[in-house]
Amino acid sequence: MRALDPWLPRDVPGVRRFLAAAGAAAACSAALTVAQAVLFSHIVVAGFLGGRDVRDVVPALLGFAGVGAARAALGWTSETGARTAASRMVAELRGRVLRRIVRARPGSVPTGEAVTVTTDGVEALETYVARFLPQLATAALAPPAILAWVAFRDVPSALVMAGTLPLVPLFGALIGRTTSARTRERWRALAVMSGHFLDVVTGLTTLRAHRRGRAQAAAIAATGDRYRRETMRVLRTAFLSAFVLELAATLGTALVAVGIGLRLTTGGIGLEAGLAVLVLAPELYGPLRGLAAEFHAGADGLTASRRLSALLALPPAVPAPARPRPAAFGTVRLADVTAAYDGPPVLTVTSLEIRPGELTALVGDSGAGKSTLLALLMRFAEPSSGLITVDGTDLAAFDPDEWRRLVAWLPQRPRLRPGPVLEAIAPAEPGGLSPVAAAELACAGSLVHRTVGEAGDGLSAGEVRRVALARALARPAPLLLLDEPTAHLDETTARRVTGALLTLGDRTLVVATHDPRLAASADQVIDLTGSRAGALT
Ligand SMILES: Nc1ncnc2c1ncn2[C@@H]1O[C@H](COP(=O)(O)OP(=O)(O)OP(=O)(O)O)[C@@H](O)[C@H]1O
Repeated sequence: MRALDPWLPRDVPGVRRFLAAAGAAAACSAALTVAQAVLFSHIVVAGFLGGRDVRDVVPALLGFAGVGAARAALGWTSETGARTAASRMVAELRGRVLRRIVRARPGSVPTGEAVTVTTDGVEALETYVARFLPQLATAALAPPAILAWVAFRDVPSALVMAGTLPLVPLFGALIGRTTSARTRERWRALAVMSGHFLDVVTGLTTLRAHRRGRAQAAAIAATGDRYRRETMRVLRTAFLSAFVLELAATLGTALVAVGIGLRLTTGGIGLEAGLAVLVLAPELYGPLRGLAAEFHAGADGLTASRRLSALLALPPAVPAPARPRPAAFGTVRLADVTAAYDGPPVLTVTSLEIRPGELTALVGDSGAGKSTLLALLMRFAEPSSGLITVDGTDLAAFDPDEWRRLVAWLPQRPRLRPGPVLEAIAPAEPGGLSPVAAAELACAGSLVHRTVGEAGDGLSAGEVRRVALARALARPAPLLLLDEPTAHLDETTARRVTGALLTLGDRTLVVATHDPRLAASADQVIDLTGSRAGALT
């Protein structure tokens, strides 16, 4: 297992500084540990065994207390500093990942993956940064510093230490190879479980309506059980590794102690030096044992960091160029445009002109590419080839978010913000229709006192659509892209909605529809049937 993912110091601001601070704290802590051992052995040998006057060892006693206080203060400062820095870093990272997910092509990140990575994954990374990385710095710096001092005072003990010390990281690395595979499996099981659970909760109303709710219980139990088994496997490895590493460290300390004991009886080493080395022996293995204790926090954090970096590397659905939106809304032209989703083109449009103030109806068989064309105009995706222009300027030259300020969208499967219907309709920006007027236009006037539940609960599919249409109409956008505005509506309501759309003479409408009456009212009708095979419009 690699201890540090290179993208972390490279791409996350503050990690380098954090590592440098952790390294400096570890070096100070090692120096203080050696000083404390030296003072301790001096006090014991001179004050108690040497029979000197207590006053002679007062300076050493004061020094010992001072070093102890300094170690405690350093430990406290490092820990609180690490926690604060880690939570700040991770909060920034969570924001970046969320922004990247939002900018990615819709549907390109599985929901379960997005949820687990931005919740549990980010928390695992916080533990990794706050606990594992400082421990890693201590384990890298403290043992060599202690070993160097021991070599200076007692070469045989230093040789025993140098021989046994690598056993701890060696065993750790061997166990780590198994651990990282197991941890990856555990995360995969968690993502599957989250995604499945979310799907079931979202579709609970439908499942209950068809009396299939209970059938899902077994499926949830199975995914939950898989996650439980993976977690238990990881825990088993964790306990085993802690045991093996403790054993290696204890054996090392025992060998040093036996060597010093034998040489003390033959006079091969002085009591003060022997005692200092003996006190330092557990301190030598301590940082590596501490690292082993944090090993699983490390493995979890590394897996999370890999997944986070994969999400951060997601290409945005459309790159964001510097140019803002067009100064005024004009004619939109499509020339030789094709669109594809990770495969062959699903839409080909040779030539299409969307003129200001007109109603353009997109018709055609199911799957013909109507929603795809609206997605291109929304800039949720870029054309695979060809050009879309606004008054002669390439649409790709404009900032997608700025462009979307000019566009109101009724999606094929609208989602409403839970809460009062009026709030769901109210546009975020000023200048549009009042929510009540927009609701009246969309034949949703009778719904304005109703409340939307989670996932549109409390409203029928047709009511959700009318409220979502009102939301689109309320926005002060000159271009309206409406995906099946009359779907799920009875004939009378559909006719009233069509009539209302025809009164929006100052706005440009592009409507994907299967409703012949709505299509008949349009200024131009574009039939996309066969456009997948390249039958050009
Ligand atoms: N996210 C996606 N990933 C892969 N293929 C997709 C995706 N969305 C749509 N498609 C495919 O692209 C083609 C065009 O789909 P689109 O939704 O644009 O059709 P449509 O004309 O709006 O259909 P409908 O009238 O049924 O709503 C279809 O073959 C569809 O399977």
